[in-house]
Amino acid sequence: MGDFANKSIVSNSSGVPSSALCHRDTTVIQMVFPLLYTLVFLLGLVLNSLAFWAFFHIPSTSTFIVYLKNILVSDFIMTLMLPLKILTDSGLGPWQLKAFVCRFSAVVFYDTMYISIVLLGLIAFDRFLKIVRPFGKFWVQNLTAAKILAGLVWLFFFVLSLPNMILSNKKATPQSVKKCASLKNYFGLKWHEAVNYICQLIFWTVLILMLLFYIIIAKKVYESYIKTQKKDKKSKQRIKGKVFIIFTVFFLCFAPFHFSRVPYTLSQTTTQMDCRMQNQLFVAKESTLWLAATNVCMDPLIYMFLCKPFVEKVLCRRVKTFQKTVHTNPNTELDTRMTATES
Ligand SMILES: Nc1ncnc2c1ncn2[C@@H]1O[C@H](COP(=O)(O)OP(=O)(O)O)[C@@H](O)[C@H]1O
Repeated sequence: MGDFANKSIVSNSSGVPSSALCHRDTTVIQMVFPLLYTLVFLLGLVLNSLAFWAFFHIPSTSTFIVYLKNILVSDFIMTLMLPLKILTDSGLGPWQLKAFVCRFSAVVFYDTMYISIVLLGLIAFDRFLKIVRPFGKFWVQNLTAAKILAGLVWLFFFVLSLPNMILSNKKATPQSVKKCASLKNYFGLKWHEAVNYICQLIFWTVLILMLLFYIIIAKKVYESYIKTQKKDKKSKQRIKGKVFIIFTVFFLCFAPFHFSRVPYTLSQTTTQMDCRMQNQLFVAKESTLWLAATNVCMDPLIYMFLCKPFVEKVLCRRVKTFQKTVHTNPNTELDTRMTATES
């Protein structure tokens, strides 16, 4: 890349920082990611359709199921946004479609991502309360409260991201649509930056709280085994695995994206950054964003492992066998509180 291209050119007449003269190198993105996203789209569509069918038959009898249903809707919307990204990244769609992606579908994609993140956090909190206060009813353990809370999460992210759509109002050209930031006016870029920092804060807060909740849950589970003096190693392993499945999925899918997002957002908004570095940060952001998108395939695994009514619906068999084992020993009882058979 030439010297000229390697220098990020910054100010324009309105004083808006821009990297307009740094050519965005989309070779890798164009070749690899459409295929990877197609894979996620197809798998996500199949798994989430199956989950939709199953949850359609499951009444919302617990706060856990309420949150899972909301995650399902959020994942489904995210899955539906993927074909637009595939078409524009591969260059198969017209350039005008990229403007639509920047202004609308990418924003919805991010919205659903953070809605899922917060709802997964609420699930962890819900399980935590079930373990530490099995008999006490805290207001958030109430079914209506859970529905309202989930609704507020949707509303919050919708309001937060609306300006990202509205303020992307600069004239779109085949060149400018390559970077969504160049469609934004001064306030649009500032809002975009602020939203990204708010979302970073939300993610890391949820991650730390989740870790705390699960450490306490694991401690409780362990204490329960010590108390009952049962040396059933296999079962112990199973419960420990269950406790950490949400956290593991959460960390693997979302942490890499949040590490790469900060420097990338800086590259979109700051005044000086080497052009090659800008392109490397873009590739890093796109790769980790793909990882975040794989969450739409991971969440159905959570339903499988943790939501018994879901497994019962999908597999239909072994229900009776399972029901017989529940409540026969205190460990299974604790396990039950972590999953979702009760209201
Ligand atoms: N966390 C977020 N919440 C809502 N909208 C976002 C978020 N992050 C980015 N966006 C919006 O999504 C669109 C695409 O952003 P981005 O991925 O940063 O652009 P690019 O595709 O050029 O890398 C932009 O309109 C941006 O403002």
